[in-house]
Amino acid sequence: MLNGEIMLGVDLNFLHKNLRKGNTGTEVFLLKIASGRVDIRPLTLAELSLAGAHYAGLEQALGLNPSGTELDDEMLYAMQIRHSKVMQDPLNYPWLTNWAVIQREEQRLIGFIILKGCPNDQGEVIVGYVIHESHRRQGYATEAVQCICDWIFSDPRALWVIADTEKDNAASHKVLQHLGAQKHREADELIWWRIARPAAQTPAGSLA
Ligand SMILES: CC(=O)SCCNC(=O)CCNC(=O)[C@H](O)C(C)(C)COP(=O)(O)OP(=O)(O)OC[C@H]1O[C@@H](n2cnc3c(N)ncnc32)[C@H](O)[C@@H]1OP(=O)(O)O
Repeated sequence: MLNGEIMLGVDLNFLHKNLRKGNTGTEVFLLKIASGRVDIRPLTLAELSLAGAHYAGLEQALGLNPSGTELDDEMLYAMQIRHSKVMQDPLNYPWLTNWAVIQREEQRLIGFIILKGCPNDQGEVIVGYVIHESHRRQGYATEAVQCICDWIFSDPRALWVIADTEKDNAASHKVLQHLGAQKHREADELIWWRIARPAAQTPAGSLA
């Protein structure tokens, strides 16, 4: 079990055991993390396809209320890219997919967190995030990204969460600052932020 209010639909040891047994992102998998007002859950391969082809169908498949939202081209592209990454490495799908951010009380899909791979040699995991306009400025990104950071740092290989933002994305900078991120690197238009693994976080769900 992870820290604080976080609850797993299945615990991490169960997840890793099942991943080792060969269950893949093509199957329904009940990993869900709850925190505060949101649940987050990684989209399976089938759900990534549905997100691109028929968003209302995805909401229905997840058992959620319809939002009338349409994904923009950037998010549709992100769904395609994540789909191809999961196809290449289905056993690691939670690290490669978009995670749905669900407002629990409303039972509504309000955004996504994008995970871009397993921890690399430096222990870095790259994340992105988007919250639908209807739910912005209510602390949901901060809450959801904190939740995914807790999940990421429950893997002992993960030392840093990395996020790159455009320099003029003030809302994203605020989210990262709320989470204790430090500026790590800058280029003309981008800033790379990183969040360090909390010293107190007890690793859980090790593959070892
Ligand atoms: C690493 C990356 O993924 S970078 C790309 C991030 N994603 C995007 O830019 C996609 C479009 N934008 C969004 O989806 C949303 O605006 C997000 C994800 C950036 C933020 O989502 P939200 O749920 O609104 O964030 P949350 O409410 O947790 O915090 C936003 C903070 O930014 C502040 N904020 C929001 N808009 C602005 C703005 N235009 N200027 C200054 N501050 C702003 C809010 O007041 C809040 O700060 P506060 O808590 O101190 O009041």
